[in-house]
Amino acid sequence: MAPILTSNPSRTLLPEPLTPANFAPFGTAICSPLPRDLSIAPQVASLPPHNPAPVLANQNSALKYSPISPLLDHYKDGSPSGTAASARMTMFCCFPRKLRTIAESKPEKEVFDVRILERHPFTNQTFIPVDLSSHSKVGDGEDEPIYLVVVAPTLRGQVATARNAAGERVTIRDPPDLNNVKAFIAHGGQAVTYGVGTWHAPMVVLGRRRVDFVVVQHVNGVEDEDVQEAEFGEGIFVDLGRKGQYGRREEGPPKLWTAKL
Ligand SMILES: NC(=O)N[C@@H](O)C(=O)O
Repeated sequence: MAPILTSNPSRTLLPEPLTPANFAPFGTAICSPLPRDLSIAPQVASLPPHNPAPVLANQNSALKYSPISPLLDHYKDGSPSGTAASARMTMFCCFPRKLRTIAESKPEKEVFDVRILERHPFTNQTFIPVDLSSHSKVGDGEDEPIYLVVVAPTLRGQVATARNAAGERVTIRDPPDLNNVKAFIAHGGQAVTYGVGTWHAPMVVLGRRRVDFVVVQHVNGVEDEDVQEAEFGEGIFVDLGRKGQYGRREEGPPKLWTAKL
């Protein structure tokens, strides 16, 4: 069990759309630089400036932008165990999260309670959604899920007090700045890289169905070097506005299914 911080502020987070500019302090928001309806490879010189600049590839049938997000291994510079890491690609199948209804507000609204943040102190980590349309957006009747990216700055050089599973007092070094947690709404057509050591909530999918993500990071197999977690009490939530906007999760026991092999 993750250590539980002994205190936390109350904060209502209003989510912003995920863009490369507003996410820059926390990592990289990866979006196509080209309009969706561009179907014929244009002259490179006719394109607006972009960093990295595109080059023609694949017999001029593709534009290649590289690198779009770094793949960083900081284990070799500073992991206490000195255990080498390797790049790892993983699939996270993320089911829609349960939301809390605030019945007293008129109209009723829904919120997502943030109760845990985690970080990977020596690697960045990229989540790339699979099978999620870039047309997903917020609104009644939208079937396409979206995902929430929740992050917090790091209080470098500080320590926070927490309790472990045995109720003992422990400290969390470089803890999350819970006064400055931010939430971003991402949709299909976007991937996200959490910067090295960036505190973030475990992936939050909102909508009617599961979203699968290919996740790319480094790991060395030493638990405390691969991931650190901090739980905290009630009080920090993302205000998702009017109830039902993000589609409704199916309630009840999970359906049994049989894999077709
Ligand atoms: N972000 C997320 O959902 N999970 C992780 O970062 C993880 O490594 O478990």
